[in-house]
Amino acid sequence: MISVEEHLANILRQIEPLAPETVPVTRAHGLVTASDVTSTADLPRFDNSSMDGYAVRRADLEGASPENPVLLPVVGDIAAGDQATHELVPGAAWRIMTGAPVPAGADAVVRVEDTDGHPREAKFRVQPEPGANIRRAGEDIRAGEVVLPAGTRVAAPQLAALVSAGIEEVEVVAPVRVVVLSTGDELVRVGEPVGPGQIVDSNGPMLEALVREAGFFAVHVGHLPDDEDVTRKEVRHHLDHADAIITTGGVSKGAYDIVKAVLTGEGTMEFVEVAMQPGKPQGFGLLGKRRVPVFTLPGNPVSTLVSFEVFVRPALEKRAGRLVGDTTTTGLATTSWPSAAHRRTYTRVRVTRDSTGEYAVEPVGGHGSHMVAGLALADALAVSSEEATEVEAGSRVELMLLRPRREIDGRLAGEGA
Ligand SMILES: Nc1nc2c(c(=O)[nH]1)N[C@H]1C(S)=C(S)[C@@H](COP(=O)(O)OP(=O)(O)OC[C@H]3O[C@@H](n4cnc5c(N)ncnc54)[C@H](O)[C@@H]3O)O[C@H]1N2
Ligand code: MOO
Repeated sequence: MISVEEHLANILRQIEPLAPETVPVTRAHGLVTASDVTSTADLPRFDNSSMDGYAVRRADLEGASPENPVLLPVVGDIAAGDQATHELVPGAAWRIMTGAPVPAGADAVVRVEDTDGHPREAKFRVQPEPGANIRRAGEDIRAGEVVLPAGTRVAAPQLAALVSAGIEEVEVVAPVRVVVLSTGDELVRVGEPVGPGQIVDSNGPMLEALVREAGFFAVHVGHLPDDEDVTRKEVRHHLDHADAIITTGGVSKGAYDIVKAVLTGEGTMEFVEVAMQPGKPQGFGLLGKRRVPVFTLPGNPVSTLVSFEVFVRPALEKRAGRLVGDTTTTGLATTSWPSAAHRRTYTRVRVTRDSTGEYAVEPVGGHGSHMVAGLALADALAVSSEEATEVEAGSRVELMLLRPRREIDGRLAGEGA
């Protein structure tokens, strides 16, 4: 058996980020920039008002106060989006809206609240500071400056910056297109009748959801019978277009463990036993001339999930060019539970809070790796070490959260915990 670290390191050593690809800017969402992106425009693009009010020359409002307001004629309105060129002559004002271009000659904007708001001749109760309420062209970024450095994942704020900066296309690390293949004669697709000895393929939909939630693209989710020729042909077919393939089932010691039989000796494929519970039988390698990473995960649903979290997720993140750190947290065990000897153990736990407000955890949903209904009750996987044979009540355990923290905290707040 090899350790979890060894297997993960072996995978990550072989994983290369995908080649850069140029995509329309809105398609860059979720992807990582492959080169620096420079702004094509000054932002703001032009001097504009930050308030609804009046564009003025401040010299015209010398001495203006609530007691002695100064009256100026209002030449007209400038709304946001006004494309005309306006000029402010001395001794007058333009009524101006937030985001509207400041007319030439104006050196400040007075907020409507500091006037009587009249549309034709307004009384001004203040003399503004120079430049008051004017957002200057280029104060955010200048044309030619880097708006997003290479290696940045494009989330919502970055998308706003890119489109504002006039970017139409972005060079990104290509989107990771994942093929998911469940294997096993016992499986039927969702919605099909379930006959004697059959079960619904839950790994396919689960992996598709995991892939999608992690921001990758599940381009094909299929299932294969326990047939060597069919399996060989199907895997070959997907090697032409997939950026990663995940199979489940058929990798242990059964007479019908087809995946292992078909892929042994192909590419850099290695089948190993990893010192973990669940998830012991694992396979990984690069296959085909495109050197596609292929993960062959064990078929038990809990083993599949744990294998995805421990090996596949970090590998796909590297494939996507993302830089990510450890996202584990910790909790206090409220009870003791067994930990498999010589294997890192991932125990499904439910999260509550102890009296100090820290996460407190206890096993939930049983511990068989086939217990898919019980799996749905878990908030996290508690990780205990190879050396442990028991997690002691009161000890601190590492947690891999299976739900966003905010959802766990929201549920706990609702329960008054
Ligand atoms: N003699 C031994 N038998 C087994 C060993 C072993 O060391 N010696 N290891 C066990 C462990 S641990 C695991 S994990 C499983 C892994 O088995 P496979 O990856 O070969 O998977 P299958 O045999 O095809 O299926 C296992 C189990 O999971 C169910 N399954 C499979 N695919 C799906 C799916 N898409 N959706 C829902 N459920 C699925 C399948 O029906 C089996 O019950 O091997 C142990 N055996
Ligand atoms: O290691 Mo298997 O993955 O227990 O169920």
